[in-house]
Amino acid sequence: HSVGIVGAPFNRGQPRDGVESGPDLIRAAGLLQKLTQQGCAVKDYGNVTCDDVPADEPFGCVKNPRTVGRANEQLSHTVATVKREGKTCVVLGGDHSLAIGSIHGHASVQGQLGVVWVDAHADINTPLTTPTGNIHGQPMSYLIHELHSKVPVVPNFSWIKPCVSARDIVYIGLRDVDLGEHYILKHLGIKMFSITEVDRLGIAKVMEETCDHIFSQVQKPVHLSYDIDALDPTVCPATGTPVVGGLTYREGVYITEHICQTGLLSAVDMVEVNPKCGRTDHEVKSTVNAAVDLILGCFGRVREG
Ligand SMILES: CN[C@](CCCC[B-](O)(O)O)(CCN1CCCCC1)C(=O)O
Ligand SMILES: [Mn+2]
Ligand SMILES: [Mn+2]
Repeated sequence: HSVGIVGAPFNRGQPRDGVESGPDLIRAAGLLQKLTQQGCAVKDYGNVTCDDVPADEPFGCVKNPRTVGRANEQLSHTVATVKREGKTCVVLGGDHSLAIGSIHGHASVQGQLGVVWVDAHADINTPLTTPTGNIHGQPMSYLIHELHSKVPVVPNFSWIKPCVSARDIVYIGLRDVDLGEHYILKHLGIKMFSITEVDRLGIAKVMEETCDHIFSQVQKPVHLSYDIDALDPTVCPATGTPVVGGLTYREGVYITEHICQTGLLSAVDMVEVNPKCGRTDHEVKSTVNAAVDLILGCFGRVREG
């Protein structure tokens, strides 16, 4: 595997300090060395700059729009560069608003994508449905063709062209979905496996059905957007919006092993690690180590050795 690492220390998509330390914490835990040890060719593209845009007043209830929009425009260019260099792109977050730039940049080079969104949340609120105004709960709404007419043009977001079709999306791990999001998911008929389905079917069947759905029409590059809060807070407590009853460590890793086996993984985001949300050093380490292990699973690490 040829891998490009991009740090996206974004924190303005949500209110909590600390998530901007995610990229360097994951690097410090030895991600690049471990990827190299398992046979990957790894290039580090450094961190995308994401300085605050001055006087970044809310747009309606959308918070920090200009800062988030500008940072994602930079990220989109960097991800596109990594893809043009023929590498699988790994974006380290930072909050989940980074998926706007990551998926946009990915699609700008690879065209039609399959998006697997692993998360306790759907992150599909529009600027008009969001209950908090936090953009990390909205990224998908800016990217989906079928929602284009429903999303107002937010300052510094006009560069974004919708690039994902509703039928090319699969959610895994949902357990905290807002009313407006649920309506959108149902109205667009987006495929989703909530934690209830994970329990009913088992993770192996979920992954089999995920791949059947995404590859039903045609094989396409896969964008895996992995929110660490998909895993249970007992495994990954150091995150900003924890929700009880999450995926086990084993289910989380199985997802990445299965996606790796398709041979179609083209980009992966690992987001929402926030060391300031861990009450002890052990809680931070547990969260960071899980994030590293999930990424290693994407690139061929198998637990049988
Ligand atoms: C569920 N949607 C939330 C959370 C988004 C989490 C973003 B992610 O990147 O971590 O997935 C709202 C959460 N609720 C909090 C409790 C009160 C009602 C809203 C939002 O703010 O849109
Ligand atoms: Mn989440
Ligand atoms: Mn998320």
